[in-house]
Amino acid sequence: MKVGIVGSGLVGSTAAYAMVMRGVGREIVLVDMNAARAEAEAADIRHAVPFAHAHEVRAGGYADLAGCLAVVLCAGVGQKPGETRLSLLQRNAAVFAEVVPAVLAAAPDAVLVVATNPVDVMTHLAARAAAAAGVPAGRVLGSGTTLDTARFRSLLGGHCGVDPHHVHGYVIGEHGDSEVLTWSLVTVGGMPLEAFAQLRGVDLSEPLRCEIDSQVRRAAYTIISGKGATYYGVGSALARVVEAVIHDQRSILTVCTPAAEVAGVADVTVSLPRLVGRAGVAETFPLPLTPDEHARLQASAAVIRQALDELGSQP
Ligand SMILES: NC(=O)C1=CN([C@@H]2O[C@H](COP(=O)(O)OP(=O)(O)OC[C@H]3O[C@@H](n4cnc5c(N)ncnc54)[C@H](O)[C@@H]3O)[C@@H](O)[C@H]2O)C=CC1
Ligand SMILES: CC(=O)C(=O)O
Repeated sequence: MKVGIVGSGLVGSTAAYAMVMRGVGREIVLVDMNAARAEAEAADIRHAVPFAHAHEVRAGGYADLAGCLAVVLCAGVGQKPGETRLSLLQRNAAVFAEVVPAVLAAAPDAVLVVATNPVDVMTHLAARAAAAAGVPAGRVLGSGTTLDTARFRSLLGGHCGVDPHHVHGYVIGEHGDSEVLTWSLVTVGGMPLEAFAQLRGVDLSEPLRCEIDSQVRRAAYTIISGKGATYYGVGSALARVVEAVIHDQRSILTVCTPAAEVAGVADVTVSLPRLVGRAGVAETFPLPLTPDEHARLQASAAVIRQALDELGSQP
């Protein structure tokens, strides 16, 4: 089972490392315009293999992506302290204009998993190019809010004193400032969050919810101001998405993929809980949102639609 990663910087190399640690796939090819970086990252990760799962990890060019089941796209620039994800759009759209056709030519049957920011818009652009090349809908998806959902579950688990694996709750919409934390749908050990909190005497006051919301929404800004970039969380999220694809796990993950309509916004790409397997996204699940959550999802989808419209109107 072969996986490609294009863009072997911090995110791409950490995703490869997470795949080796988790035992996802059997062969990983790292591609980067900086071939020396790809070679060095591949060698460094290869040295971890005896402590983890059997894997061949190597650097290569686009032609080496032939036969990949999934190709992860992490090429491009990241945010500097204080920058928003959307501010990267022009620069990373130019990178994708070069990278996506090369990947489609080399690995026409692969599922494309986009990580480059702003990930919703970049996924929309990659999917548009793939559709023009005859790739079926659903075969291009983005990591979307898988990372934000993990941040939400991790904070709630810590607050409730429960392993986050038993906390279920989704962050949906844009992977960015307008994302929506669906508090009304959170369950802990099968119980609605409110019931669990009452049983265990856990604080769910408005200030507490605002604090968790801010820590999820602001996580990237906080981490980037402290260490320049985020990569462990997203690297693990990407390994999990690739695992669901190549092992055809039919997992429900908050990935993004183009949709005809989301909360009344037409032709847009944002995250919702989706069934992910060998063909990419097989199905999208509608959520029973509160009117406030629905309005926020609509506003979030409108942010991405506007970014796409502005990009489309560039000369
Ligand atoms: N979706 C998510 O949840 C997250 C996304 N990201 C995004 O991932 C992207 C990568 O971030 P980092 O790895 O930290 O950046 P980085 O600068 O460490 O790595 C980017 C790599 O892309 C390569 N590259 C640039 N243009 C290329 C091209 N035309 N062809 C091939 N390779 C090319 C560079 O040589 C570099 O090695 C950024 O857009 C960042 O915002 C970062 C964290 C979370
Ligand atoms: C950088 C980024 O998108 C994140 O850590 O959420």
